[in-house]
Amino acid sequence: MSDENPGILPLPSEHFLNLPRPDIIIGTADGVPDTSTLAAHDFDVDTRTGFMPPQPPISRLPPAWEPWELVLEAAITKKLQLGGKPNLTAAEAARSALWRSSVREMPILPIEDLTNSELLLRRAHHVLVFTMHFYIHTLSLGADIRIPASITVPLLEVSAELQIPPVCTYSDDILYNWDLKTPSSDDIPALDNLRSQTLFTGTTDEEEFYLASSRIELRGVEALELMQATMDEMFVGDDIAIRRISGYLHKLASVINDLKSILLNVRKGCDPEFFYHSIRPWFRGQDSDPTHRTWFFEGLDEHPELGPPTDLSGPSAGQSAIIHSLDIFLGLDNCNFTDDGSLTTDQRALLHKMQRYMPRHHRNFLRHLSTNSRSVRTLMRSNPSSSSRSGELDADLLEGYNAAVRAVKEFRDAHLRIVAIYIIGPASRERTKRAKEEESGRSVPPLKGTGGTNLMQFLKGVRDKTTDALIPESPQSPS
Ligand code: HEM
Repeated sequence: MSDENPGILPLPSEHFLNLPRPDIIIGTADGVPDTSTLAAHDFDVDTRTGFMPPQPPISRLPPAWEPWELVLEAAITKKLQLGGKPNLTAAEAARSALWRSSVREMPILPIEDLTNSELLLRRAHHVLVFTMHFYIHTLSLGADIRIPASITVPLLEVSAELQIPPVCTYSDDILYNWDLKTPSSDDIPALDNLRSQTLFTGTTDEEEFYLASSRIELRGVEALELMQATMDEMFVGDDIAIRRISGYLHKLASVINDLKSILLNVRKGCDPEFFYHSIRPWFRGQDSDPTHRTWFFEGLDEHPELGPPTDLSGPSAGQSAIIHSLDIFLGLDNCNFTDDGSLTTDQRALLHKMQRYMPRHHRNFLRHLSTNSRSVRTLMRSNPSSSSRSGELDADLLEGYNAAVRAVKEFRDAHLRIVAIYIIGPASRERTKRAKEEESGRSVPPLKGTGGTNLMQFLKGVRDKTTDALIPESPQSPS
């Protein structure tokens, strides 16, 4: 099936995303090449929009899947509320219950005719996971979580095709959830001409939260270009190439500074208390459920081939491939250049886990980038300045590299500030309030991120390892 929706620019029929793909089972093992695209070099990274698609994602499935679109639309127009909202009215609870019965009554729609189009599969995943999160998070906190087969069966099938988990991911709320505010013929969407397609709360706070990441993705395209240019020059490797690479690294530092500013600007449009209490709970995955409930996927008895899902963390911008690319390119991902490191195996495993939630082509891009035998960090080791007799590193190259690493470290400092403002602050105020109300001295469990991590310890660990990657300006080689 082609993408026939009116107003949507179809991809050329020979584009790799429109080519039929062989059947794929979920969870290709690490290291196994992905044969699902016929052009192995194509990682679905666009020269203009990077990890975002060059055209706005489609906003409606063809009529055969209209029942899915209608239940999602109803959840939005009825302004369904979180089941755990304080002072939820009886009318609000009843409205949610009625909507949930309509989801239960939906037939299990076949997905076969979606499988030839990557774009339709993405939209299907987007619609089904938003509906599933509406379903789960409108339940009261004491209720069992039993997700009806009308959602689970097609969602597991679509997720298996896309090789991503059956839960809301960064790609659902950022990469494939945007549109242009005003139509434009520009090749690259302007950062201030973006809007989101689907929102849980219908608020600009939620939209601005998503758009901060979208803007980072778009501004990050220049970083991808600079990485590419550096790797090209690394093949040449002569003095001129080294001078050019130094320049690219300095420029990269300034692009990363822009990413930091965009991140900090999220404060202009998204209120932290509202984010913490009214937006973030919609994202919760199974592992950040406040009452530790298991998500039960109904209908799998009749579909043993689907198997119960295991990856059910909520969406996180940690699933953005742009920051992972910077880490890999600068050699920060290995994090094995000091022995006394603060990043534990578990923490590193968490960063890798986030890659399982990325679109598979982006995951493959990162894998490809990390198998590049000549990383920019090894270049530091092999490039004494041509005028140096003592084997000193080329000063400008070293400065450029350190500037880029420092910029990533400063991005992470800013990110820690944001997490403090948006999560730690509101959470601690909530605890104080609760403690006062309950006059209870009970110990409180550690704060967890959307993706279920012991938050600050994890984020500080990653930031500190970035700092460790700075190369001293003395004549000693980096390890
Ligand atoms: C209000 C805005 C934001 C908040 C509250 C926030 C919160 C968090 C949290 C809680 C984590 C821990 C992982 C988890 O359990 O989910 C995390 C990780 C991460 N976030 Fe954010 N985030 C925000 C914006 C962003 C943006 C815009 C980006 C970049 C696109 C970003 C990039 C990352 C990365 C790369 C990680 C993994 C840890 C690391 O590599 O340092 N975050 N974030």
